[in-house]
Amino acid sequence: MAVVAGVDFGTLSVRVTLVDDHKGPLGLATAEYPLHRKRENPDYATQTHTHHMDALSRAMRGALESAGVKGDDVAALAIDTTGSSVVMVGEGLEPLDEYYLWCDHRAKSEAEEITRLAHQEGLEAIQWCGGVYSHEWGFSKLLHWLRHNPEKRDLLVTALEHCDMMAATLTGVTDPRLLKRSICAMGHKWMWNPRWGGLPPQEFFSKVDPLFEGIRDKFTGEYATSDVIAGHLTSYWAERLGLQPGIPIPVGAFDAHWDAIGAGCRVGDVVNVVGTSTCIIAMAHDTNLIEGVCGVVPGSVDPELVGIEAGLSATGDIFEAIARRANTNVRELSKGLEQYRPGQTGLLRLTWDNGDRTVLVKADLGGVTLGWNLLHTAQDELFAAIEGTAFHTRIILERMAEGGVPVERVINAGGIPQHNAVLNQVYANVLGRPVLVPNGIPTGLGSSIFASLAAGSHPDLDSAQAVICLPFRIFEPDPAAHAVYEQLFQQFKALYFGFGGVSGPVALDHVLRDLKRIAALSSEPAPSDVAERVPI
Ligand SMILES: Nc1ncnc2c1ncn2[C@@H]1O[C@H](COP(=O)(O)OP(=O)(O)O)[C@@H](O)[C@H]1O
Ligand SMILES: O=C(CO)[C@@H](O)[C@@H](O)COP(=O)(O)O
Repeated sequence: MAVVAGVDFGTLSVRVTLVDDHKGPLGLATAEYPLHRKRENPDYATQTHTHHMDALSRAMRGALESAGVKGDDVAALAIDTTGSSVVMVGEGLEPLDEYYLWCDHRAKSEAEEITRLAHQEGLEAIQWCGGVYSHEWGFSKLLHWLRHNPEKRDLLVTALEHCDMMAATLTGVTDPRLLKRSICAMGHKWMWNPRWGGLPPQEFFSKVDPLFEGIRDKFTGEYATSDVIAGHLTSYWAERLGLQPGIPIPVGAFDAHWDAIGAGCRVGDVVNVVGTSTCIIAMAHDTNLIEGVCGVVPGSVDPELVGIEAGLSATGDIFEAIARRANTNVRELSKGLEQYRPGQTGLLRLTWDNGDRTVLVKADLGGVTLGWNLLHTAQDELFAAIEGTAFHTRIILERMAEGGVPVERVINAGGIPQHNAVLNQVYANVLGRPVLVPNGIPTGLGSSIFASLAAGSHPDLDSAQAVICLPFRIFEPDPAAHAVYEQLFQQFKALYFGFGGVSGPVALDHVLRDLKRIAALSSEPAPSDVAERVPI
């Protein structure tokens, strides 16, 4: 028996869960950190390394206290983070800048350039990431940084995903050759795959932009699955976290992937990790390429299986925006949602407020609500948005099934299904199948499971999952509600592909791009304002 610590870095906070690896959860604590946004640029989203490390120290100490466990008794520690959340580092792997968080969407044109050239050059990697290289992913962000930070370019030693930076920091790695890099992170977001010898060839990068000259050589280190130990906790960080030095830390991964493991995911399951955004995770023994699905990567979830990732670029973020515009919060606005019947609002909500991550993969799409009348309320819109995310999820699950991914059980994991039973019921009604929800907070259990493997307490994931995962509550579909949603879904699907520019006359992203261009022009200072500021 051992106590292990599972660390989960979400978008706004870090959660530390302490687990008895033969009995289950003992206690947890969270600590928040700021997300830097700019009102004048909604695409901007950054965070700082120091804030992450301070929050980790607070959360770890809080978890030890809440579990009544002594730091010396913690046998291993594992860390998952959001991604692509990327930090550019210099000498000694010191950050040169803030993290570009996963929801930083500044690198749209870089993503388009990479996608275009990848198709022109017949790069195999582009097929394995669904046909589009995303503005959320590593190389788009790195190129954006290189273009916008000429004074720091020469200092760049390498770029690191948040999970790899955490492992390097806590284990004292400062030499880029000794880095361990997560196959989950590098496979899903950086086009790394042993199939084509790791990263794409340097000639490809040089053609994207001469600023990428020599970039492949900067991605040194060992690329590994999370059953490999990244290193051992240094004395400095042991002191800061209140733990003993020398405990093992495995190679990290993305939050959603480990959340899926923590929710009990096995082959045949699809796990919707519903939080700020939604990540849809599945595993298979083997699979075909799946158009529009943003990653098929061997070893990215379970080291022995192929991991598949898809998702929605915003879910909770949209609910929060609807509540904020009505001067309230999501918890308050959700009170009474259980009275709503399927389609009752007359609104149909395309939840593209942060673009489309899967299956269209279009950054420039924006949210659409059809059917407004003069009496509609913010709560009506919230309900329609929940329905919209469920319809979008169904589109993705259908695409995954077409690609040969078995969809036998649907699990709703992540934070929101724990707070919003209406959402789980709407998902069951829209999908027309039972939705399983862990009976308790599953976030952080995945990282505890990987920590327990690092501590040597369990021989494999299955046996760790059997002890640590929670039982399920089941939301059964209501046939009458499903029949209504069947009709609405057909409308939603037609609009999704129509407005999305696949099958219809209006490519909404082109219209929205034009709106943004005009808005930017209108925000520029008027000539008279400029003249006032010019020294005479
Ligand atoms: N009662 C609720 N119903 C629906 N969404 C909620 C509710 N309470 C909070 N949220 C949303 O949950 C999101 C956070 O999700 P969570 O899973 O806890 O974190 P993360 O995605 O960062 O891991 C926020 O976007 C917030 O708006
Ligand atoms: O995209 C990924 C993982 O690939 C996530 O890290 C990202 O969507 C953020 O997840 P959360 O919604 O904060 O749980």
